[in-house]
Amino acid sequence: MRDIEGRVFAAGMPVAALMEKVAGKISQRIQALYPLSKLQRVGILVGPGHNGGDALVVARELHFSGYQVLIYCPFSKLKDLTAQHAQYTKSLGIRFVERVDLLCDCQLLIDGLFGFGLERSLSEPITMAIEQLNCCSTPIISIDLPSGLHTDTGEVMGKAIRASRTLCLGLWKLAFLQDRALDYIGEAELIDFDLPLTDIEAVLGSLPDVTRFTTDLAHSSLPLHRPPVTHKYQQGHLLLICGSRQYAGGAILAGLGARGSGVGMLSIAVPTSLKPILTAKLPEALVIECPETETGAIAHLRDLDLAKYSAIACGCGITQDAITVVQSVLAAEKPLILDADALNILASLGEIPRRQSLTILTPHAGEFKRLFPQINLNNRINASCQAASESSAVVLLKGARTIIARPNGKVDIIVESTPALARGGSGDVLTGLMGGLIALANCAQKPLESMVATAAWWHAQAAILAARERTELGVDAHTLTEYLIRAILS
Ligand SMILES: NC(=O)C1=CN([C@@H]2O[C@H](COP(=O)(O)OP(=O)(O)OC[C@H]3O[C@@H](n4cnc5c(N)ncnc54)[C@H](O)[C@@H]3O)[C@@H](O)[C@H]2O)[C@@H](O)CC1
Ligand SMILES: Nc1ncnc2c1ncn2[C@@H]1O[C@H](COP(=O)(O)OP(=O)(O)O)[C@@H](O)[C@H]1O
Ligand SMILES: [K+]
Repeated sequence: MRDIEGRVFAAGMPVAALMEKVAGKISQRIQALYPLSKLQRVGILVGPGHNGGDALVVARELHFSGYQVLIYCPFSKLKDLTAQHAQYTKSLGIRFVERVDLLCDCQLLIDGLFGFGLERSLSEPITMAIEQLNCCSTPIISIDLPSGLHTDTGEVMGKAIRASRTLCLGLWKLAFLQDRALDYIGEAELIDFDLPLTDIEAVLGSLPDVTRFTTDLAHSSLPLHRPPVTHKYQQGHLLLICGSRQYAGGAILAGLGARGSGVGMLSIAVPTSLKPILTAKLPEALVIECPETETGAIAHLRDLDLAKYSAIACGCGITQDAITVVQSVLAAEKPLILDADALNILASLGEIPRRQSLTILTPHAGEFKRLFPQINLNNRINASCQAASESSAVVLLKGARTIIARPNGKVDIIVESTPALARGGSGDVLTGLMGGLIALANCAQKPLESMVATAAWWHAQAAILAARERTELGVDAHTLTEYLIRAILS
């Protein structure tokens, strides 16, 4: 953003004019959200840099619109432009208060302490002030970024404002895509201020490495239309390898996820004792019974010809005793998704073998740490990239903002999801769904890697729709599978 802004300024746009334009838009948005008829007293937190400058312009605009504005600015040294705005707001008679507690009876707070210029951890007295404000029940709107958050990693630098809404300026900062920042950001909204595309592309390239995965992107890759003349084996054949005597449910949920994908043929390899229940729950699937270990895991895959499948998805509920199975699928030359215990087995093998075909690893944070103990998960986006590059696999790191990193450095982030998914079994549904989509795409000779994000997007959209109709408590994994098709109809 600094480089893009630098190009705009070098081309002749005055800094003060850009601030005026941006802050004008912020103040309009605030007045639309909180019209004077709803509230009058607004407290504004002003920092030393241009984030503080934005806040002072907002203060002036709200003052002229009739709001009662109070300003808290605990800094003696301000950047020049910010200092000029401070001088002018004072000259208008807008009140500056020395004590932060005087803002507690405001009906709205605007946070303009720090934006992307935060360089080091915050210290007293700012941290105390932030703590006090976070404890008031007053809604807080942060300008650009909640003050105290690192703009890229989303890390809390000492203390950070807990905003109810954040108006991000110009382009999404990476912090908005990091799980640990989400509690601080509240509702996220982008305020566009006409940064020229040529300047954005000159800095980021025409296809930035990191992309927010959108509905349009998903719809362009979903296999929604079939040729009129086709048959089941031309619509993908997925082999799911899942379940154990201990964990039968994971196998059923993965199977139902695969059903939702529309895949032409579904084969499910399970330990012998699971065959009756799988057949009852998924009558359309070919259930392959495999010999069991003493503990009830799949002992081996018999004489299965793995070459006949379009994709293999392995891991849901297999337990750590299914080592032989994981070794067999790693050797198969087919697109392979490894999830859950297959990932734990892979971690215990010590190294991730290079494969000719696509490998997709779908860890949550715990599995990620076991698989890649050397990678620091502090910055989830960088960590996923590093993992993909080291393993030559597509790495899908699960979470509130699921990250999909490819070995070539491209990253997709699923920005819309719901905590309704934080529930046992929802990952199994994702594995089945993704397996089905990869099988379909492989059969149709379509790009495979983009299907990973498509599956994660679809999974999240189904959960959002289910949560809207049934509340966040009503989205058990089985119900989730029933919303898959509905989510792409709406
Ligand atoms: N993105 C854009 O193109 C635009 C950005 N603007 C605003 O400008 C902001 C960035 O402005 P700045 O670069 O001035 O940065 P900030 O306003 O975020 O803060 C930087 C200032 O804080 C000081 N500082 C940094 N860390 C500190 C700490 N831990 N304790 C105390 N002081 C600390 C620095 O010395 C500097 O004076 C954006 O976030 C946005 O609000 C807008 O004014 C105009 C357009
Ligand atoms: N807070 C959250 N917000 C959005 N999605 C979430 C959240 N927590 C978990 N999820 C999603 O739910 C799924 C959980 O998968 P996983 O941890 O493998 O569960 P399980 O093994 O029980 O099926 C993942 O797709 C993950 O991204
Ligand atoms: K801020």
